[in-house]
Amino acid sequence: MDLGLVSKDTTWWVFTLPAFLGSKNLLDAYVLFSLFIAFLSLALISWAFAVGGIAWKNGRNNKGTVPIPGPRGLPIFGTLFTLSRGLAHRSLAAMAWTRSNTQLMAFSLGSTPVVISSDPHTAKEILTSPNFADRPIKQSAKSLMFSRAIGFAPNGTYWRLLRRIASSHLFAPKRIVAHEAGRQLDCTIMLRNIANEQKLQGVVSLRKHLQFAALNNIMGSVFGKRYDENEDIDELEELKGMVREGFELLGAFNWSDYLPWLSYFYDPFRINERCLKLVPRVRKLVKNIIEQHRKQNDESKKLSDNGDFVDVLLSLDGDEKLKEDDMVAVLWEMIFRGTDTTALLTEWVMAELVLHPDVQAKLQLEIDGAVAGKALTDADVAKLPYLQAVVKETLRIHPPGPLLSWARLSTSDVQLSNGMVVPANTTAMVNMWAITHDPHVWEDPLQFKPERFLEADVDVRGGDLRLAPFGAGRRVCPGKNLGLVTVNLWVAKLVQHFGWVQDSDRHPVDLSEVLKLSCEMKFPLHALAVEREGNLLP
Ligand code: HEM
Repeated sequence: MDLGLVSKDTTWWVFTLPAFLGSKNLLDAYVLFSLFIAFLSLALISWAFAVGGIAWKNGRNNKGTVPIPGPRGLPIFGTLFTLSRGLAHRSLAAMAWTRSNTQLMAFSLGSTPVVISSDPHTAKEILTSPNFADRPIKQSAKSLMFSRAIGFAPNGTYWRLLRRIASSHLFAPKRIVAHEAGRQLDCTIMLRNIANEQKLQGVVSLRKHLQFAALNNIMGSVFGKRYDENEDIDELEELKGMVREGFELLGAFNWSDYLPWLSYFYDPFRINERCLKLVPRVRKLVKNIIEQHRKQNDESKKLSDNGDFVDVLLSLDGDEKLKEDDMVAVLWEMIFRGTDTTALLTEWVMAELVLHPDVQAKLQLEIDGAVAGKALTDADVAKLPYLQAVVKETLRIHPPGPLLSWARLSTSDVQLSNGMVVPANTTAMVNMWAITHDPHVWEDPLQFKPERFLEADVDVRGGDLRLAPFGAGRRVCPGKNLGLVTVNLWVAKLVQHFGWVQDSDRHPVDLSEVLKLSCEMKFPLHALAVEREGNLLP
């Protein structure tokens, strides 16, 4: 029996749709408009799902003979969620490996087109090309004056001037040598504090000692000022607070950097407001220090290699002379770049040494053989190949900037040797972590084996892209020599004076990572520091 519940007339929608839309005829303008909107939405959705995501619309990734492959991501957001939380270097490496997109992968961060290389050859082409010498600037960096400092100043006359000042004055080899006394002093204080903590607590939490030594060391080099933990309590707290706040603001993932319209109603970390509060505090502190240097007007200090960075900047003349606000930006950036990188790299080295007692013993043998209980100097350290190998292996397994900290920006269309073309105004990243963990590049990449660097030496200062933790090319880290000399000396002295033993029951070593401005140990390292006979503390 036919109950008439099912319409046999397949054209029913021709009448119901116009009725539903309030029209009598499908050809009504209103219906046509609705269909047009539906069509547009469909087009928008398919555009949103283009290869590489929304920011790669109109075949932007098809300019070369070989298109740049990449994940489609979500409409509007692209791959933002992958980068905004967790360990972005690992997620991006997994994505590149599973899709076989290691040479270059295109993706979208909101409306920003991004390419990422997880391969030494393309990485070298990107980092060393003059067409990638710019950086995309984050809102917080701009608000915190960093667009006038070396790291974010756009490629041009001003940035080239800053790089020249950095290489011929601030980080000149003779100045690094002249600052050895400061490195030794900060290390001596650290060793004594460690011995005290071991006596009082029965275990040492190393991070705070390293952070204090690194902060004091960079304050000494930059401002010629060192703090006493017991006497300068308030001043030190204010400084630490400012550095902490700056790190948080620069390290925070700001959605508005990629979705600018969001800034009108969504700023969960109150980034703008906090930057506006921090800048006057920084200006006041740095300007006071500059003023003190001006008053002292110590000509001999300005001309000697022992002078601090303020002395150097004040002594510049003619074309090289900087305005006071630019000096504040340059000096403050040094505090940021120099503090956490040295401390957290040393902590990673020490964690690996605690986990590998055989490596630690071999290192102690090398040091004892070279200096036999005497005070170690930079010159001694430079002659310890196994120490260099241990630090390099740590840089390989735990690069402090796994995505090389801050990205690059293409200033014109760039043709790569593999046939791909990166269009102008594309953010370019290098996943150094993916390269240093790639089994096609490194044998047994997950194993901590410093010996690999004794068999074949590798230049970690930007010459070999299989391991370039300081970046490469024109924007390579200008502080790389200072950073390496400090970490090498401190690690050598830490293992010369103490045997570092795992506190297995209370604080087993955990190598989990957390990615902030740099990638650091999620759980601070705790270990037993056993004083070594015949190596009295300085
Ligand atoms: C273990 C220590 C360090 C590591 C791993 C490190 C790593 C890096 C990396 C990966 C870059 C980006 C390079 C590129 O884009 O190719 C960079 C840039 C930079 N670093 Fe370092 N760094 C360290 C220590 C330092 C120190 C001690 C200072 C200064 C006191 C410093 C100052 C800078 C500056 C100013 C830039 C920006 C350069 C530019 O854009 O022209 N770094 N660093």
